[in-house]
Amino acid sequence: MPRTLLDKIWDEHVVYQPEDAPALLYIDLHLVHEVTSPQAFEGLRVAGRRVRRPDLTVATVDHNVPTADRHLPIADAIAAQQIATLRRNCREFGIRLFDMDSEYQGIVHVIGPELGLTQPGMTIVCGDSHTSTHGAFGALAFGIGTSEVEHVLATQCLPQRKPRTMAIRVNGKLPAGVSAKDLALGIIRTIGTDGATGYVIEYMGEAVRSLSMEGRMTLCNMSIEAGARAGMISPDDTTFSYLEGRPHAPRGAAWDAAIKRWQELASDEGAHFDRVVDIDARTLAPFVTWGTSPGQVVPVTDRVPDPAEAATEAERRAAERALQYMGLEPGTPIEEIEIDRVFIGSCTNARLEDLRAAAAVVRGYRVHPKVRAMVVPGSQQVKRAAEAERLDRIFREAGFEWRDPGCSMCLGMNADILQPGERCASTSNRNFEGRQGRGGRTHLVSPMMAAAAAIAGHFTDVRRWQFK
Ligand SMILES: CC(C)[C@H](C(=O)O)[C@@H](O)C(=O)O
Ligand code: SF4
Repeated sequence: MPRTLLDKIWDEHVVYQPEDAPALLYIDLHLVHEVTSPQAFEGLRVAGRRVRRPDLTVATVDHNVPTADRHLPIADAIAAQQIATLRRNCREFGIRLFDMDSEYQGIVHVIGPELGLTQPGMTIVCGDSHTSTHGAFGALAFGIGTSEVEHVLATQCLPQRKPRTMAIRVNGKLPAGVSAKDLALGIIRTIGTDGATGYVIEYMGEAVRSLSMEGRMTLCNMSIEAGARAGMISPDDTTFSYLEGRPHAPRGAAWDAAIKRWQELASDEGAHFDRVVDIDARTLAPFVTWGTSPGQVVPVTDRVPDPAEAATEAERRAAERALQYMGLEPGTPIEEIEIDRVFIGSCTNARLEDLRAAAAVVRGYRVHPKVRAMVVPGSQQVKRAAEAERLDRIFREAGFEWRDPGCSMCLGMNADILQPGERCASTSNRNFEGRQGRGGRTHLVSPMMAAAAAIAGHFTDVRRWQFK
């Protein structure tokens, strides 16, 4: 019987399938960060257990690390404690840690792929919802809770029910100025923030095949904002050439054998999906969220919608509340919305290609005098590579702050936060109330759109941008 990518990975990883109960899955890679691991390690300690496979477990500090003045002690007491605790736990349990001073430190979902730890066919978990990012490589990658983190640390296995499968087929090519981020937002706009609840999405079609690995990661990253358990893309030559030569990728004969194995992973012709959604890439535009959920989103050329026109009563109320929080009036053209801050960063959009795209827009311009803008590279490696291309110069000369890697203003667990009422064009993935600081107002956009907004001082359609 033809099988999907998910079927193939699943079948290879079931250790035990009891009747009428979740399967026990083997986990190939367990990524760990400072926020969701302390209680898990504490649980092991209390029970007198060891980590079953320290060699398959990798940790980094990302969520609450400072992105400037790293030589100074961390001012925030909780952040300082979580980081110190992770250090102690990694030492005690023999786990590799990419600490603040490591040349490989970065956001967990950025460093896994760039180190070649993330590979096709793997099961990958992390106590973090955006673990779906790694599915871009044709892995089954999903977020788990802290008690599950403990379970995986102790056993390298996890009980799981097999999710349903949804194929999202993106036909045609993305128009110029429309990025993987816009595709992700466009999909959420179409299916809703709970449209994929209970499903693993497999993205396919011409537009997806044409995406770089960076773009595929952006797309899979945001699967979770559509409610999905995971997002994945069958591996192909783009995947293989990204991985070749990475520090943890197989080498020599092992590489050739891996490619053979990985080539078998793609969903078979005629494999069954529980739901199929078709998207026409040619209809997509640069998107801007206007509300407090990623699904409250319109093309940059549209206006803030009128809640009175919402399809359901619940949507109307949600829209009214969102507009009140966001300080917006129905009918306002999106391009007339002025911003105070710009954040280019996060596991959605802080890889080299994202910074290149933003820098191409910024080159030769100055950040609007009313705007404070920052770039936070996803990892030390991204930062170094960007500096080697002198992208930092372009940003700095324009008036952007050039920071050290971490989650930063994506969720405001460190000092990088919005003040109440401040409005931010952000390349991150969540625009929930207070996400970037209490009372802060987040508009999700692509790196190009964030860069253009920084210069203009308001949202502007990057398709009309005068590149210098
Ligand atoms: C802190 C962590 C649990 C959280 C997540 O799981 O997603 C964070 O990464 C986020 O993006 O909100
Ligand atoms: S960058 Fe944002 S979304 Fe990604 S892991 Fe960090 S906090 Fe979560």
